[in-house]
Amino acid sequence: MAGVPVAVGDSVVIDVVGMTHEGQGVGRVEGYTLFVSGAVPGDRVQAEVQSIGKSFGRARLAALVAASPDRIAAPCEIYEACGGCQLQHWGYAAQLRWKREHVAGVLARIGKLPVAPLEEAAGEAGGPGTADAAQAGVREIAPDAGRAPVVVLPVIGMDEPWRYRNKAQVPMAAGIGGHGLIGGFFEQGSHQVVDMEACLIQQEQNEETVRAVKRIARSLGYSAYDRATGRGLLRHVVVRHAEATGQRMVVLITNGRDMPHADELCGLIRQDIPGVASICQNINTSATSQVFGEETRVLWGDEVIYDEIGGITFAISARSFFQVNPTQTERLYRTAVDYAGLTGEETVIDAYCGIGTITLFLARHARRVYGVEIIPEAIEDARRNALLNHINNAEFAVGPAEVVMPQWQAEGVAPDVIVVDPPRKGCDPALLATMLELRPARIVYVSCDPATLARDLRVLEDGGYRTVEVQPVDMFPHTVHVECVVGICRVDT
Ligand SMILES: C[S@@+](CC[C@H](N)C(=O)[O-])C[C@H]1O[C@@H](n2cnc3c(N)ncnc32)[C@H](O)[C@@H]1O
Repeated sequence: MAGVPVAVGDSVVIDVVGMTHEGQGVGRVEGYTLFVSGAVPGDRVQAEVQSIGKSFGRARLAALVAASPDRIAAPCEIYEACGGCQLQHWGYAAQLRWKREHVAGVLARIGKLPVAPLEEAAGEAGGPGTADAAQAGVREIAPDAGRAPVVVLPVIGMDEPWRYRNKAQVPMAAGIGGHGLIGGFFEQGSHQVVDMEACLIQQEQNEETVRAVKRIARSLGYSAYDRATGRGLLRHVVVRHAEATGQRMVVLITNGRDMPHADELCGLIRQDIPGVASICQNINTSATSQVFGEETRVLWGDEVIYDEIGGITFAISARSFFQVNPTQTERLYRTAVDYAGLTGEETVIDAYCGIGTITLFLARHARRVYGVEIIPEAIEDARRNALLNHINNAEFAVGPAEVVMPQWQAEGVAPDVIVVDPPRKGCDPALLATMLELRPARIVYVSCDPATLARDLRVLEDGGYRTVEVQPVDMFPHTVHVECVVGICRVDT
């Protein structure tokens, strides 16, 4: 390709100077950018060019010439094959530093926001990897913050960043030669299932439950669903572990309503899995890669399990969203409540509220809170959770937030604060438009995708709001994902 200094198949020695949002090392050859999978900043590598484009190419790490001081041996045996983690070969402190730089870079590039130099932000908080960062970093979000640069605080990391996930979602497939049943993870960049016995970011209870369910399913002769033919029974096994109560839930996602040997299945699960409180079947006959179908039925036990965060008890049903890292969730929610700046007099809307987790945290500090969420079972859980915790100033609605919010507006609901916690794709444009019409004094944005966050912040900034402070929280150590809580205030008073 004209103007590109390398060709496919070339071998080049490069210094790795950055990391992409997908976890590939970034290096340059005569100013031309190469993404090198498996490389980390600080490495000098011999890279074999695999593809080239006009502005960047991709390369394979052929040999490590000199290792970065932050490079470590990934502790997980299946790390190379598995698509679940991307950063296990990089020291945790370096991961946290990169996550903050990544967030700051995306806010500047996509959101066109002025971001305070990292040294200034570092001075605001306790430093990466410390829980103190939450306390030290949260400052008053006031309208007179004006157009000061956005402060992106150091990431709140975990003291022990392993075994944190309370939910495992395991795709099932036929074993070698199309026989038997395996379940594990999708190979990087494919839908090929690799059998898995252990995963270091899962809580041990989940590992144990998945192993037992696979063993039982094999003993009952269950077949695996085959995406190509649309035949076979078991699509996914989803298990949850509630850390505070020890309860476990097993959900078998099947390609049809028939659940052969259901009584025997439940008997064996109850016998082999301690703490199991709920066994459900979810039916998904769609040809999509979506995990859950619309219909869930209880095979044995309760339809929910119970967990606790920050002294509030939550009922969680099979399809409901519940944050996967309980230790970090409490830090995330406390930051969101701090940024809301409540005095007890405010009306608050929590959009994309799930089972009412943030809503109920907010309710303890507000006059009235409204939560909206699209999954009906999640709202059933949210209402149950309000009752369970004797919280009577919370009201919930089912539906798309972008539809329900204008209805509330028409009914005269006038929020002082709006909290949003959308899925990866960010807020619906109609929702952002309604938020700008409602003109709350503060907005708190909880985001799991810095790029869509930055896009939405630009809309809010153009509509009279200022992004004041961003607190990244490491909900997903050893992966490229990073969660952010953002304090935003209205400036066009
Ligand atoms: C990232 S989760 C946050 C849930 C909750 N705040 C929590 O921390 O547990 C996003 C939630 O938005 C819901 N959701 C997705 N699209 C939605 C929409 N258009 N309107 C309302 N809720 C939606 C999902 O079902 C999910 O529960």
